[in-house]
Amino acid sequence: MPLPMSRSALRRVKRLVVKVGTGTLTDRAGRFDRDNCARLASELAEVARGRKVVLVSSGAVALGAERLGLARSRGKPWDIPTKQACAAAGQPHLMAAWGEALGRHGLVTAQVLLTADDLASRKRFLNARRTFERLLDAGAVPVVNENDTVAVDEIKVGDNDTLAALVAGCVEADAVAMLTDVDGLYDRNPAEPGARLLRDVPRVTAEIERSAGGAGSERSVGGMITKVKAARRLGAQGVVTALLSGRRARALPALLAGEPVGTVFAPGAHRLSSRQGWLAAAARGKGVILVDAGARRALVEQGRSLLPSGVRGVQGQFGVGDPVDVAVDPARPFARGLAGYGADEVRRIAGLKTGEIERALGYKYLDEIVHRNDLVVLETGRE
Ligand SMILES: Nc1ncnc2c1ncn2[C@@H]1O[C@H](COP(=O)(O)OP(=O)(O)O)[C@@H](O)[C@H]1O
Ligand SMILES: N[C@@H](CCC(=O)OP(=O)(O)O)C(=O)O
Repeated sequence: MPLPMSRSALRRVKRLVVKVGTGTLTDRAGRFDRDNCARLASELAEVARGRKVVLVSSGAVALGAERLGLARSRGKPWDIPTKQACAAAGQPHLMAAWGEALGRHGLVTAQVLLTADDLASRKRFLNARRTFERLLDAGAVPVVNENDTVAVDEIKVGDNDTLAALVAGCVEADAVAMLTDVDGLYDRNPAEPGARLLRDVPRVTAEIERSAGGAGSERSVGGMITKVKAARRLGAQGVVTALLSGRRARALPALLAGEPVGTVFAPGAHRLSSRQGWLAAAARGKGVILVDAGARRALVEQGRSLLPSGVRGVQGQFGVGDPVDVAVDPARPFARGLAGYGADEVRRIAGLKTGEIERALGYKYLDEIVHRNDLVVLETGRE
């Protein structure tokens, strides 16, 4: 039987993000699992031959808790300062562990700590991209984690599955492999009897999301649902995602050889440009441009630019070049783009024909309020 397209595509991957979860780096008692880290490092070194690899590694909080001698009493989650203190204590040891383990295979590691805020700013996103690029050119393995000690709710990504998806967009990876403590995605929580491993997921449906709703391990943050949501986002950007065991020997090399391990989420046919990928995943709209149903159809179904005639109003304040959301219902934006006009200008030209822009403003930059090349339809926009 021929391999599904997405599995055979894995053989051709040149840029790979590998995300390693807490459960893969700690044993049942929550202690750092040096042996598994060493085994994974040897497999990472193997797959890094002929490929650029970025590692997104969790484990700082667990490692820090171990070093600080903090045990979590069952059912009682740590407060945020405790978690942040654990991350601060654990992160250098996590880096040291990867540095030593990958160093044994001749690989140099480099620490990259990010928050959502860093990636939402176009300037900082591009800076991060240049740093990644330089590191990869030098043959190093960037090891990424969230900058937990400074990341309060408003600026944090929140879990490393989502962070891995953002990093994949930043480095323009072709694939993301998430290593976890189960063999892949099951049709229900694998702790339940009769759970079946799903090998290939052509599309992340609502049913798939429901099946991944159960909580992860006590020490993990995201659980299965953040992995599935990250896979859905990556698919919409044209990137393939695989979910596999971080404990089973040789699962990662086997995956990249196209063998039937783990779960593979098929990517959508359309690969977003790097700027569109940033708009879709990392950027946050500074305001909302409200449009009518006709404009929505033109943008979503016909791939057109946004013209003033379909605009009904504006929420918030933004300048030329800022990211803005586009919506019929402001609670559910369906597209995001870079504004061709500032918010006050859009208010004045809303509903006009392009030929009337100059009369209304006294000048005209462009016909479009958001040009097609600077616009991306969000996943929710396609429903
Ligand atoms: N449908 C499902 N398929 C697989 N695992 C699931 C599912 N629903 C819930 N889970 C749980 O998700 C866990 C993996 O997520 P998580 O603990 O966050 O791992 P990691 O630390 O690798 O990020 C599994 O150990 C399992 O208990
Ligand atoms: N940044 C945190 C991990 C966050 C996280 O998403 O953990 P996990 O669900 O185990 O991948 C840490 O290093 O402990």
